[in-house]
Amino acid sequence: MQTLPRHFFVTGTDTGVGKTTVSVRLMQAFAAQGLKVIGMKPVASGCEWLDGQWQNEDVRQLIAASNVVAPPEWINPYCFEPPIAPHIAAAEAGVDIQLEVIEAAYRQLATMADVVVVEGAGGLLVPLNSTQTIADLIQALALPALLVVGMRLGCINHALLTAEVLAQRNIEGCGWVANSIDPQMSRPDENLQTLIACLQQPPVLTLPYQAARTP
Ligand SMILES: Nc1ncnc2c1ncn2[C@@H]1O[C@H](COP(=O)(O)OP(=O)(O)OP(=O)(O)O)[C@@H](O)[C@H]1O
Ligand SMILES: C[C@H](N)[C@H](N)CCCCCC(=O)O
Ligand SMILES: [Mg+2]
Repeated sequence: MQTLPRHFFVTGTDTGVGKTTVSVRLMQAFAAQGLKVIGMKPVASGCEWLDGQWQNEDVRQLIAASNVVAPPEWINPYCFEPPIAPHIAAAEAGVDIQLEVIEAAYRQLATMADVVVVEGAGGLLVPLNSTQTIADLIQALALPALLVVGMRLGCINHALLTAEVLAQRNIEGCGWVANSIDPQMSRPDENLQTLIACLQQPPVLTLPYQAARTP
């Protein structure tokens, strides 16, 4: 916690590894310190029609963990109905996801809060349009990246691939989180130690598996 910067981007080893869960947890911790906190989900895919409007579960959770109220179009500039890769959802909707639009929204949020937590979509190289990815978005926002590692078989490779791309692009890392998403994972401690050795740092946060969180 104390090692984290005030504004940062939460990426992950994959979709479904706990980016929202970790973002919410960190936002709650910052809010408990008396800081003004807001969450942002620039691109969401997977929305439901509820209470007369399209709603995304990640956006709902991030808003619930925020203690600053902001226009929905700043918190979530792009939202698509099907829970699929964002560039495909955008193309189907006839929308061109523009990093400039997201950047302008982020700049507004950054003036309103002490802490802005920006959650990606899927992993680091998920495309947003025909030429740009989540990694390009992180660079456009000039934010440090927090890597959520969903602790399951395969995560070592995914974590190291992600760390390598972050380094290649000179994206500043602000640590990683070990999120235990698989209670059946074999050799969890050995996997954790391998990640610590390969990423050359301990996790800033280790989240145990919470049975109540599974859908
Ligand atoms: N530590 C945990 N223990 C138990 N369940 C967890 C844990 N972390 C996440 N989950 C569950 O795993 C699922 C995926 O988590 P989450 O939505 O946070 O992932 P994500 O990386 O944000 O996914 P997306 O790519 O869709 O944004 C959710 O049902 C969540 O409640
Ligand atoms: C719908 C899902 N929950 C995420 N929001 C989007 C995940 C995109 C993953 C694309 C991919 O890596 O193949
Ligand atoms: Mg999420």
